Amino acid sequence: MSTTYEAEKQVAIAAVRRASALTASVFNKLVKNETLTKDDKSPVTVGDFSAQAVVNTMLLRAFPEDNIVGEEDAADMRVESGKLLRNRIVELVNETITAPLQAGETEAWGLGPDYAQTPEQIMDIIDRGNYNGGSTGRFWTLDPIDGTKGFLRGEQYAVCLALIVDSQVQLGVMGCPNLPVSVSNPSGPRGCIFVASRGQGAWQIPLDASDSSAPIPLTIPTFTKDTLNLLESVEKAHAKLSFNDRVAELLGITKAPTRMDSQAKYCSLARGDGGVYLRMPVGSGYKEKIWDHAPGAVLVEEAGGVITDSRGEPLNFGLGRTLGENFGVIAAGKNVHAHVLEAVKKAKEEETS
Ligand SMILES: Nc1ncnc2c1ncn2[C@@H]1O[C@H](COP(=O)(O)OS(=O)(=O)O)[C@@H](OP(=O)(O)O)[C@H]1O
Ligand SMILES: [Mg+2]
Ligand SMILES: [Mg+2]
Ligand SMILES: [Mg+2]
Repeated sequence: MSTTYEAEKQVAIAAVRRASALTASVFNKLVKNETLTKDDKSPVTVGDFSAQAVVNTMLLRAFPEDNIVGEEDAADMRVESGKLLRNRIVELVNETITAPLQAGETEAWGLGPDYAQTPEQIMDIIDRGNYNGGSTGRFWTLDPIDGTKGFLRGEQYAVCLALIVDSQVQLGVMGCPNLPVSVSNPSGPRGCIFVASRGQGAWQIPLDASDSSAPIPLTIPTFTKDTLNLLESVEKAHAKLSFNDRVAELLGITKAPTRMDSQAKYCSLARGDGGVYLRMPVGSGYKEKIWDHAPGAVLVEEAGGVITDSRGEPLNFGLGRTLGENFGVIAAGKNVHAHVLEAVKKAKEEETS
């Protein structure tokens, strides 16, 4: 019997909302005013750990049997020198989970004034993200702040959560606090959530739970050579941008690429703001992590697109915490994907000839 994972979707959206609010508060309190001292560790660390604690708390209250593959662990908080870091995190996590219930939330998710946690509980809940994944069974994968560099610059980052069942991504939810609500008004209001569940479509909803705007269904539009452009990483160490330039040339693309941190690239692709997300390995042996792609993959597929590695093979979310040997990622609308795959193969041949 197929399931729509409706209950999971509601918890995931609420968790991403709370964690996104927390990251915004970290940015305003600790990054913008540079109030963090050296001993506190970086504001990113505070934000990452705290957001993972909030999401894990809610998931495990709602689904106590579930496992979580989370990016972070609490080791740095447990050592004596991590005391300041720990205090900051405990304060932020408790501030976030004890905030009054919002539309759609329930105390059963460990939220509200009575649910403050001890430092031990918070460290333990962060460490519940230590699951190793695998090809069978159901588990969540969480990137509490994806695009940490973008987060620090005040640019794009995303709180990313996905549910994987027997190697298939069934549900993906991404919170993008700095992404404009409307593609046609880039300097307008910011803050969106992207949601996709398999067989149920891809949607954009407001980040603010009190905003009652209707969900917007997402479909990747058709592109011509003149309207197509690439979405790519900002960080040169994360993707081989010179290879992207050659692929763009082979495809006859004239528009400049859009460089953007985080899985906001998948979100932009799903709503037609950029035609191809191309991420080729730099050759360092780095293995891509499942939490950096799982929610984006289901979002793109549900928006009518295709996602594969550079050989045209599906990404395998059942290998553990990584996607295994790195053959890169190509995500695009169906027609465009076939052309990109061809151009990528040609560019690879040129490299080896
Ligand atoms: N060498 C290398 N190659 C590929 N990917 C790497 C590499 N090193 C790190 N990472 C992962 O990249 C994640 C951020 O990817 P982005 O697309 O946001 O990169 S960029 O910031 O736009 O440059 C980033 O996610 P976060 O740590 O959550 O920010 C990392 O998981
Ligand atoms: Mg990441
Ligand atoms: Mg991260
Ligand atoms: Mg990281």
